Amino acid sequence: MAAAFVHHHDFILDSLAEGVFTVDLDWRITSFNRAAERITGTPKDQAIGRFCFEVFRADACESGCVIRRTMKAGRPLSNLSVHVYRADKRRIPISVSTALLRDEAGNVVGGVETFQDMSAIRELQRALAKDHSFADIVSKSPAMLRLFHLLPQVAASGSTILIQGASGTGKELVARAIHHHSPQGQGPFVAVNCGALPDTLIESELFGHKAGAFTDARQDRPGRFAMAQNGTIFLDEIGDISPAVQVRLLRVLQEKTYEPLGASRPVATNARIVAATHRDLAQQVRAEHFRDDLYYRVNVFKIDLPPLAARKEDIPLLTEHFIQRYNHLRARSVQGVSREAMAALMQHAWPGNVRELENAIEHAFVLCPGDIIRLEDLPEHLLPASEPPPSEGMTLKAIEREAIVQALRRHQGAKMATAQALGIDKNTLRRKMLRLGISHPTQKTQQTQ
Ligand SMILES: Nc1ncnc2c1ncn2[C@@H]1O[C@H](COP(=O)(O)OP(=O)(O)OP(=O)(O)O)[C@@H](O)[C@H]1O
Repeated sequence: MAAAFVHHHDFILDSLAEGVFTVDLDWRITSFNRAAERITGTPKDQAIGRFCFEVFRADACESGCVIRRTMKAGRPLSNLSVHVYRADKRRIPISVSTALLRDEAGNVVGGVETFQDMSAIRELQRALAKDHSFADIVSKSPAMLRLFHLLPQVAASGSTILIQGASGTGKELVARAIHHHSPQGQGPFVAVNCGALPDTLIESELFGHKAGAFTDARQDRPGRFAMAQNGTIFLDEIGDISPAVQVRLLRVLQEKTYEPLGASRPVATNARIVAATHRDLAQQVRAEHFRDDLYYRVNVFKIDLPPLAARKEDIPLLTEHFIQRYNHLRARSVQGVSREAMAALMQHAWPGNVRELENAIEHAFVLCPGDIIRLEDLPEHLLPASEPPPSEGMTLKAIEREAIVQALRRHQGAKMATAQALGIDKNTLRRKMLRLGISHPTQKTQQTQ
C-alpha cells in the first residue's frame, strides 16, 4: 500500500513540467523528478543521495542557498532568478521557488525546490530588448526607434551633433552611444558640463593653459580638448556658455584649432564634438543669447530627446531595465512591480524624466522586502495624491508645473528635498520654477497652457 502511494507520488511529480527535487536536512537529494533530469542534464539515479550543490552548481549555492534561506526564514520563497550549470557545463537561467518539507508531526525534515528553465523566455526577452534598445538606451517609442535606426550612421559620420532634451532624458547616454559607435570609439570620451563652470574657469578648462598664463598657473595644464584628442568631447549645456567662450568655440569648429591660455601658437584638435542642451537653442539665437554662426556649426545634425511624459510606453520597459540593473548591482531577484505600483508609475508626470524613474526604482529596492515592488515601496511623491490627478486636456507644461508645485508643498518649500524627490538637481528645479513661473512654493497653482 505504502509502496503504491510512493509510486503514485513519483508519477505525479514526473508529470510536472517544472523540475522538482527534495533534500533532507544534510542537503542530500531525496527525490528528483523527470523535468529536473531534463533541465539539469543529470539522471535521477545519479542525483539521489548526492548533495544538492553538487548537482546544481548554482551561483546561489554558496552565497545564498535558496533552501537555506527558506529554512532560516521559515517560509516559502518564490520565483527567484538563479543560474545553474547543467551536467554538460552549459549555464542556464532558472526561476526557483522553495518551501519547507515537514513530517506528519510538523517537524522540518528538509526542503523542496521547484524550478523552471528560463532560457527560452530570456532568449525572447533578449530578442525583444534588441529591437527596443541601442547600446544602453532602451525605448520603444516611435521617435526613439527612429533615432536607433539613424544612430549608427550619425555616429559613423564624424559630424558635430547637437542633442536637445530636458534634464534626465538621456542626452549623455546618447552622446556616449554615438562615441562608442564612431570611428574614434576606442579613443577617450571627455564630458564637460559647461553650465556648471563659471566663466572665469571655462576657457582654461576647455583649452588648457601654459605656465605663467595667470598668477596661479605654475605649470602647463592640458584642457579638455587636449584630453579628447582622437576621441569625443561632450559639451553639455552648451546653451549656457558666455558670448566670449562662444567666439572661441566657433574658432575650434571652423578651424579645428584652439589656443591654450598664454600660448603663442594654435594647437590642432581632431576631437569630435557632441553638444547638448536642455534649452531650445534656436530660440536662444532668436533672443540673441546664442550666436547664430555657432548655432549653425553645432547644429549639423540635431537629435531631439522627448520627455518621458511624451513616451509613456517606455515606462514599463525602462522599469524592467532598471530592475535588472539593480538586481545585478544589489544581488537581488526582484521580478517586477505590482499592478498598483505600475499604475502609479504610468500616472506620474516625470519632470525629472528617465533619471527620476531610475531614482524611483532604486528607492523601491531599498524598501521592497520581497520580489515584487509594491506601491508603498515607491517614493512618496509617486503615490496617488489626495489632490485630483492631472486632468485630461492639460498640457505637458501644466502637468510638470503641477508636479513641482505639489512636491514643493509636500517638502514645505525645501528646494533640495523637492529636487531630490523629483529626481532632478537643485539648479534644474530652480530653472524649471523660473520658466514655469512658480515663485513661491505655497503659491496657489495656476494652469499654464
Ligand atoms: N532611454 C534610456 N534607457 C536607459 N537608461 C536611460 C535612458 N535615458 C536615460 N537613462 C538613464 O537615466 C539617467 C540620466 O540620463 P543622462 O545623464 O544621459 O541624462 P541627461 O539628459 O544628460 O541629463 P542632464 O541634462 O541632467 O545631464 C542615466 O542613468 C541614464 O543611464
